[in-house]
Amino acid sequence: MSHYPALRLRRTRASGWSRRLHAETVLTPADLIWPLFVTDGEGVEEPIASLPGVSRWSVDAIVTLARDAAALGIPCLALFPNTPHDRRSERGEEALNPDNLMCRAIRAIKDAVPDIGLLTDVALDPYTAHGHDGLVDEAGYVLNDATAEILVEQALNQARAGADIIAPSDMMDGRVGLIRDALEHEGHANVQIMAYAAKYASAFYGPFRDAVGSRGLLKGDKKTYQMDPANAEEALREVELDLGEGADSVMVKPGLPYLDIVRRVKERFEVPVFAYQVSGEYAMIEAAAAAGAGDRDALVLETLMAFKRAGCSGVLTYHAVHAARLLNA
Ligand SMILES: NCC(=O)CCC(=O)O
Ligand SMILES: [Mg+2]
Repeated sequence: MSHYPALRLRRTRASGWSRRLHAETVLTPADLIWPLFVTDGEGVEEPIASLPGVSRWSVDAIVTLARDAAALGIPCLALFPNTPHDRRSERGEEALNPDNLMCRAIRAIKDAVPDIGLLTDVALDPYTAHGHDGLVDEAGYVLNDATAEILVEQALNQARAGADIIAPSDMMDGRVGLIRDALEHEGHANVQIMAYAAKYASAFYGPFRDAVGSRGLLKGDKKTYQMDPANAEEALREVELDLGEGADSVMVKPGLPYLDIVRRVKERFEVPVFAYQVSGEYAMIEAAAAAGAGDRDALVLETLMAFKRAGCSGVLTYHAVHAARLLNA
């Protein structure tokens, strides 16, 4: 055998130009959705200790950030409100207020930066006094159908303010279909639904709960509505239902620990799949970098590329702006 080895896969890796030429996956700023936390007031920035580098911003500041994101080529923002505590209640009525933080932020951004997409979260947890995503009965059980009815109103409230993508993150059964019907009925035919179809009851959401001020409020856990991390077939059933009810795209959440789910959903349904690289994943990367365990920029880009390779159309990530800057450099 004079030609051992017959095939040298290292050949195409031997230079930068060749690695670029053979790359199977591309990551661009257009793959990124940037989650932002909105808080009351003007000129306000409140850093979030458990999410180093991420802050809550008042509406005026969010508009500036929206402009920056658009200039970097980020196509879409996801908005989350830090509702003042005196506006939280058992039933989360503030979610339906047309002048709540979310709606004010939507209108201000749409006014100033009409070309950026706005994805808005539908669930009651930033508005309830108990931190659950829906209405709770005496035994502490989160009620499905009664919650779904309110979520429909919440979605309409956001669509009227100008939301482009309604993203129900509550995991109630049947809510996608109800929201789709209501949107059609009210003339919001082009408002999309990105269903948090496979959202797991995860330990990676801690810093997010700090950011929206619900960590100290949450009673119990969310295991009766969010999925068991042990399950994958169930995720496919969740996705199938949400697609059947009219979801335009589906989300898997958290991200990196659930790339197997992303892959299976993509292969089975061939629809746009998104993943949420959640707050605990962000915090883990930041902690690793701060501890000298890895290069921050490289960790950020490698993890985001992994989502694309697994089959994601895009990723919700708190690193969106940082990643876009790196990708544009
Ligand atoms: N409905 C949105 C979230 O729960 C986000 C979770 C996170 O970033 O940890
Ligand atoms: Mg479901």
